[in-house]
Amino acid sequence: MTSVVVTEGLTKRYGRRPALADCTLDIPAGHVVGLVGPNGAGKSTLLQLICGLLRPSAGRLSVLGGEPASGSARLGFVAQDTPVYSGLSVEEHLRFGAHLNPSWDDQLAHERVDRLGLDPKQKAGKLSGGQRAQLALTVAIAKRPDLLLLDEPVAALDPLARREFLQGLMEYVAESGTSVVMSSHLVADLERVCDYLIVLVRSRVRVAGEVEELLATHHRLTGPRIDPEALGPGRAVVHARHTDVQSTLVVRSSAPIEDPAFSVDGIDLEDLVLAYMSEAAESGRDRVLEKQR
Ligand SMILES: Nc1ncnc2c1ncn2[C@@H]1O[C@H](COP(=O)(O)OP(=O)(O)OP(=O)(O)O)[C@@H](O)[C@H]1O
Repeated sequence: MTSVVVTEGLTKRYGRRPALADCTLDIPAGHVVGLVGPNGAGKSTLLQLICGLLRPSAGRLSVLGGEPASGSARLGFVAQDTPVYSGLSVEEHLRFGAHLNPSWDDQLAHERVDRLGLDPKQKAGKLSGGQRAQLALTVAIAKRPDLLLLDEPVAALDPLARREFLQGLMEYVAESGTSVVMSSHLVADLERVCDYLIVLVRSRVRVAGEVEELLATHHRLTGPRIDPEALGPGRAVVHARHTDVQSTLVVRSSAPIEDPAFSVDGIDLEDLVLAYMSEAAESGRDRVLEKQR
């Protein structure tokens, strides 16, 4: 199998409002995928469609080569706010997981709990946010899923807990080769762990691809003020900022840009994400202004 998730025109509407619109993706296996975008962009909606908790309104979706199936043993899902059963102890979570999942790896689960220093008798409701996130991750990975879906798993954690969580995740991925799709607003974290990126803005996929390839094909151009249209074919302007005399552009181009009028620099993942997000935010503002006129 070469793709873990394939979507074509995937759309989810609530009433007439799309939460996800015309989403076409082909996520190759063996990647840690970062899913980023502003609040309300459709990240949770996409993850819930993939794990079968939501049904599409239109379009096609294939997960691990078949129909998405909620509760599938091949999928591990940690929903936003890392839900655990507050009345159950750590040990009861593991027993519950073992009972529900035929592929449950009890040794892995207990080793992780030991290593994290979690007290097996402690009720989950009495754990800290970081410990709850780690318990939820432990339950998800002890299923030995082929695809792990994590919805903002580190949002509530302090920097140290975040690092520990991500380190634990990366160790597991290195050992198991599991594919991961993880949403987050923390681009610096994603930069450390992801090798594939999807940027969703206002329910649409703005860009998707391998991080290495995206970084190699996006450039920052700084030079005299220019109309972005004048850059010529094969150079897509993702974001443009102008002063009276100078333009700073983020441009996507697979061919190298050699233009003596501009200084051309590479960009990092955060710049790339922000370029796509601000382009969309600005066109949204323009539309609001147009409506107000
Ligand atoms: N059950 C629902 N009923 C109606 N609208 C919904 C429902 N769930 C989500 N939406 C809407 O769908 C859109 C996408 O929401 P979603 O939760 O997928 O965004 P998100 O990118 O995960 O946001 P965040 O970063 O804030 O978690 C939003 O406009 C949201 O208001």
